[in-house]
Amino acid sequence: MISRCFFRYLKQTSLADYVAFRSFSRSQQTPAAVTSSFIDSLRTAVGDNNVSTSDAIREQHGHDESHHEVYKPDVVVFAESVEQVSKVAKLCNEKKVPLIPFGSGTGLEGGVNALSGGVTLDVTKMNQIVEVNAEDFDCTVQPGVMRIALNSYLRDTGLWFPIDPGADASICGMCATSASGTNAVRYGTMRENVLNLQVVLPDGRVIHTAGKGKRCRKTSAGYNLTNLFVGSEGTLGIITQATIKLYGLPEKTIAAVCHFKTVQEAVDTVVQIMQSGITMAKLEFLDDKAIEAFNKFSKYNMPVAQSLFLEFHGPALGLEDQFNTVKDLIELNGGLGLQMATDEDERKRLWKARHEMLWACTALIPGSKPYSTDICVPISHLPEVIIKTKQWIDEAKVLAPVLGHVGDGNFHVILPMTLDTGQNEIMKALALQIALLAMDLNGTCTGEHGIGMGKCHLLEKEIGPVGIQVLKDVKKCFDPNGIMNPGKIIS
Ligand SMILES: Cc1cc2c(cc1C)N(C[C@H](O)[C@H](O)[C@H](O)COP(=O)(O)OP(=O)(O)OC[C@H]1O[C@@H](n3cnc4c(N)ncnc43)[C@H](O)[C@@H]1O)c1[nH]c(=O)[nH]c(=O)c1N2
Ligand SMILES: CC(C)CC(=O)C(=O)O
Ligand SMILES: [Mn+2]
Repeated sequence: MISRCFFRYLKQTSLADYVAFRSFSRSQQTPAAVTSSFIDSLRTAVGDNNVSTSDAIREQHGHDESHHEVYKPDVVVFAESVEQVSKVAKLCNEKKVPLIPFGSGTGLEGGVNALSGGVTLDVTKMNQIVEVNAEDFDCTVQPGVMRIALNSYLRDTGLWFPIDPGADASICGMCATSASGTNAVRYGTMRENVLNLQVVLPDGRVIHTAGKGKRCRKTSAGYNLTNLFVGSEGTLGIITQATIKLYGLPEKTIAAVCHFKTVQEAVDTVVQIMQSGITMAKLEFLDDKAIEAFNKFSKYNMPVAQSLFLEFHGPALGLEDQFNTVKDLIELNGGLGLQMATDEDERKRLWKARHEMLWACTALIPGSKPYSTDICVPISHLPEVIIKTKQWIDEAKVLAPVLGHVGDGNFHVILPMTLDTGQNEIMKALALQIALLAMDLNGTCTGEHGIGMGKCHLLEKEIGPVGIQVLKDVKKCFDPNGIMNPGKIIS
């Protein structure tokens, strides 16, 4: 069955868009160069125990947490040092074998899926915190250091790294995807929080994007190589070390929830809060369907309504005044049931449940896999985009909760994909329609999950043919043999 929404989509966009969209499902080819002698040379480079051709290990490395089909690499290599990463890159480059960096596999756009086979390079064994400069509010970590482990390590220093995609991802994987999440509205995304990266280029050379050892807050020294690699999704080189900003733990934290009768009221409130200049730490929207999933999965009993989850960080002095200003705005817009959670355990339980929304939503349809949209628009367009999106969801008659980091103009629709392929086609058409709308309103098709394998066609639309050609030129400059994560970002 094909819905009215799908037909409207075909009318509003061109058939060529849809054909381009569909043609991104591809068949896997194994590079001829992965011979047994090539695998032997990998073993010499990193040691026998660090090379695996086992089916289970290849399967595990052939996918992330998204709905995208599994593409297994031919071989998985575990690196233990920068020197080993460099040797592996060199070997792959000489034989033109695809090389895919693997952080922790929590990505949502099929970034680690080995579309053309080849070598997946797992960096999780390189998991040392190299240094913490508490007085300068920065630290340097190896690529296998995970976000939660870093924050546990930092606890006694009174510092933390606040960028929080919800999943426990590797810090360098977060650099590679330009991750953000709930705290970005106050602390920024990875783009604003990386000071320097050590990167192994495909030919084995090692660079420091801001210069060796540099960790200053400002620089006007030439091109911004650091931010070229932030968001490069493993297509330009392997990030082997990251120097990132740290922050003081907030003296006081206030979390709150409230709900609204209409989407318009909820989203108008968000826009007004942001325009009032109050520094929110978190400002999240969950629609009625998302709350239903939230209640069921995490055993809450919240009113099933359009809801806002909020958090304020700051010095004890003045924080309640900020809360009260926001409270006034909520009430002015018809907000109901405002509840504060200052108790740390309850706050943690609330945000843990928010971060598990991906699983809560897929649990609504047992056996489904998440297809998630990730658009971001200038804040003034947010009400229009969310309202249209929810109308389209209703017309398409699909179950699709809406939630996201609305303080940044960024939200997701979670489309649980099942074996019902007809339904899946409708969901994909819907996702495309939402992305095209965002781009029409000066927004982006991805605020934080990246392009991966699923959104190359949208990137082309977003930055245009000349922009794409320049990206291809940049890629060629770093990776002339096209070995780094082929088929991602630019196809
Ligand atoms: C439940 C849940 C919820 C969320 C999310 C996931 C899940 C499962 N995510 C997505 C995800 O956590 C985020 O994209 C992480 O940055 C991925 O980090 P991994 O270490 O898992 O990278 P993963 O291993 O998945 O790799 C992702 C990409 O980066 C590349 N890469 C990894 N390590 C690299 C390295 N050392 N050098 C070069 N390239 C490397 C890979 O090749 C791939 O292209 C997210 N994200 C977000 O921004 N906001 C959010 O709100 C959420 N929410
Ligand atoms: C699939 C997404 C909803 C995951 C995410 O980015 C989030 O929970 O914010
Ligand atoms: Mn998100």
